[in-house]
Amino acid sequence: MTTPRDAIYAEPLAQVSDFVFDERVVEVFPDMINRSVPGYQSILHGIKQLTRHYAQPDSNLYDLGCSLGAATLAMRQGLESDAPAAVKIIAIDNSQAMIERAERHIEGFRSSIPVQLKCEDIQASEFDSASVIVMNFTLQFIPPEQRQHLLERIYAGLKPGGVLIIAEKFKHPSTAMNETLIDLHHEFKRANGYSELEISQKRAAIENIMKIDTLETHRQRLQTIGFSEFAIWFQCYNFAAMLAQKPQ
Ligand SMILES: C[S@@+](CC[C@H](N)C(=O)[O-])C[C@H]1O[C@@H](n2cnc3c(N)ncnc32)[C@H](O)[C@@H]1O
Ligand SMILES: O=C(O)C(=O)C[C@]1(C(=O)O)C=C[C@H](O)C=C1
Repeated sequence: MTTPRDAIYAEPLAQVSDFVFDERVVEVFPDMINRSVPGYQSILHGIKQLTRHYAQPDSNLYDLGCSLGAATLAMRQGLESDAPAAVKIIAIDNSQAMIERAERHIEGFRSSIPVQLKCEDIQASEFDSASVIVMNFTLQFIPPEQRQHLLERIYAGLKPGGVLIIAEKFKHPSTAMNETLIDLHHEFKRANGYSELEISQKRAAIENIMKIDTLETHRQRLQTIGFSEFAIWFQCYNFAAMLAQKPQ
């Protein structure tokens, strides 16, 4: 999909307000996420592979915080050639602007696998008979103290052997290493055409609304909830993708 270039933080702002997924962001979102998240396309490819691997017959597959539906389309591609019977993808986002655009985007691709789009807060969503649940850079926007409860409800909605795929920006426990990873990420953004001003204003915009965890916090929380298997299957700088499985 070709989209306009992200220039939201290109001009100096008197005051940088908190980042919101509104119409302006929707307009440039594919460009923004591709130039901001190292390995975004590789992660989507991994989601396609893992969906093929873990989707079960008679189950629901969820894409939580679906934005324009990139992970939904990856999941559906993963199932295309040899889909288990009676699978459905449920894609949820609480940004009306995102859901409206996602609808048009997903309609543009033919498939026999049904996709249901819902505009709602995933903290109020019901999860039922799930074999694969994807949170591709979404958990980080849930207030930290509410993450455990949401993940417990996700766990309860998974079938035995079902999996949760979570991709996140993360914090390294060592201050020195954390700074190095952040520097490498900023270099990546510079190489993708973002200016120092854009990088610093975006950083200020997400500071209050995107509280990131360490990978160890993720692992421990998932284990406490009951997930019996855990793996980090992608990492680049301070971005990683994890897989957790409910016991069979
Ligand atoms: C970084 S984007 C996700 C990118 C997307 N998953 C992809 O693969 O392209 C985060 C998304 O989560 C959504 N979001 C944040 N908090 C949410 C919540 N409580 N309920 C539903 N969606 C939420 C935002 O509206 C935004 O579209
Ligand atoms: O731009 C950054 O530094 C980010 O952290 C990228 C990030 C994310 O990790 O989800 C933040 C907000 C969205 O614009 C998309 C990507």
